[in-house]
Amino acid sequence: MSLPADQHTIRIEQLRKTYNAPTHGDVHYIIKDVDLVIKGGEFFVLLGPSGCGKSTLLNMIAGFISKSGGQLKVDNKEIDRPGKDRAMVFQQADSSLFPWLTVRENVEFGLRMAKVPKSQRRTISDRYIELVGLGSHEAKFPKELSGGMKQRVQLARVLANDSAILLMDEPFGALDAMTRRTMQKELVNIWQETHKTVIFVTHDIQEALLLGQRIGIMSVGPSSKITDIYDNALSYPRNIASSEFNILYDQIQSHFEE
Ligand SMILES: Nc1ncnc2c1ncn2[C@@H]1O[C@H](COP(=O)(O)OP(=O)(O)OP(=O)(O)O)[C@@H](O)[C@H]1O
Repeated sequence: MSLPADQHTIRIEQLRKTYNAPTHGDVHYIIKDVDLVIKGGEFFVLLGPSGCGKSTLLNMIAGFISKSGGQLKVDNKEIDRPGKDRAMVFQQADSSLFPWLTVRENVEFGLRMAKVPKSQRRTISDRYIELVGLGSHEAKFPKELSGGMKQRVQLARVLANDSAILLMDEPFGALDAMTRRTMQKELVNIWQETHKTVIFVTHDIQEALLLGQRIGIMSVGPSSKITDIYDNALSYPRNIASSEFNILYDQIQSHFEE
């Protein structure tokens, strides 16, 4: 399945976010003049050092943070609030999942709020609980799950809500290395199966290269912007030992060495 041309395209032009500095009333730009177009169905990675403004940009796309200037559009409509077309997967699943609800109830929560009939909710949650590999854990509560399993629940929930755009803010940052690797592979499989647009924030070059079709490099803040975009046409699943992977790795690494 492929999306009609331009569907769910995100267009960002001259985007700015400022906070007033506590002294002198000086304007302090967190991000300044960000230009970016992300096509529907694309897997885009935002890569940059800690504090450069990746989460700020992602939260602006989510509609959680207002812009200070420029344009930010999805499907040619200006983003000024959260919308059903966009869903966030957070690094800390604990603050996003309801502890008093089971895996299935968490996954079905948005559907229940949208008054989707019970039998239909069941069919949808079955599909996504299975897709994220939680088939035998659907009756468990979040406290009974590992970190990786909780991230799977978050993923299943946003997939069940059928948002076209998944915004992922270092979702695997708190996981151990082995679980992280498994989740990266599973995310690629899910993206390939569901054709969602994914914007994935990380400061890990290897993770960026394992996942993204394009990787946008954000400069050190303040006044951070996207300085370079790398195309990564390597086929999935990507091999971290391949020379092509390592050539790209070195190119990207050189941005952060000065
Ligand atoms: N409400 C706020 N008021 C003032 N400054 C803020 C506010 N929120 C964020 N900032 C500043 O904006 C900058 C960018 O923060 P942001 O969390 O977007 O960076 P990041 O690249 O996601 O960092 P990390 O990788 O460490 O999560 C930081 O310098 C931060 O201190």
